[in-house]
Amino acid sequence: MWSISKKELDGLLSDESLANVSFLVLGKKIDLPYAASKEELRYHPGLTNFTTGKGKVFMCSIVRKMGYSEGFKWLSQYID
Ligand SMILES: Nc1nc2c(ncn2[C@@H]2O[C@H](COP(=O)(O)OP(=O)(O)OP(=O)(O)O)[C@@H](O)[C@H]2O)c(=O)[nH]1
Repeated sequence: MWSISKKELDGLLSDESLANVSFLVLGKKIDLPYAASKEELRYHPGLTNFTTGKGKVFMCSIVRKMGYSEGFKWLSQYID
């Protein structure tokens, strides 16, 4: 499952037509004990260029209604 999303994301990140686009990555289901941690997501190969400000990782839980609004607020600054 992780490899599928990583492959999709790698494709987007290496797409030259999206070079100036910001990416919001939502780390889902953090209310569950087996959810990936922010460190796992952030330091995974492929997300390393997120340190340049191209993208940001936000952890969220739909069940607890947390995390995603901060992510979408961050992303909204790039929408004009
Ligand atoms: N506990 C928990 N369940 C969630 C959360 N977000 C979604 N779900 C549940 O996970 C199931 C799959 O939901 P989605 O995230 O829409 O589906 P998906 O991305 O295709 O599949 P996943 O691989 O399960 O993420 C549904 O039953 C949701 O209710 C969350 O933050 N916490």
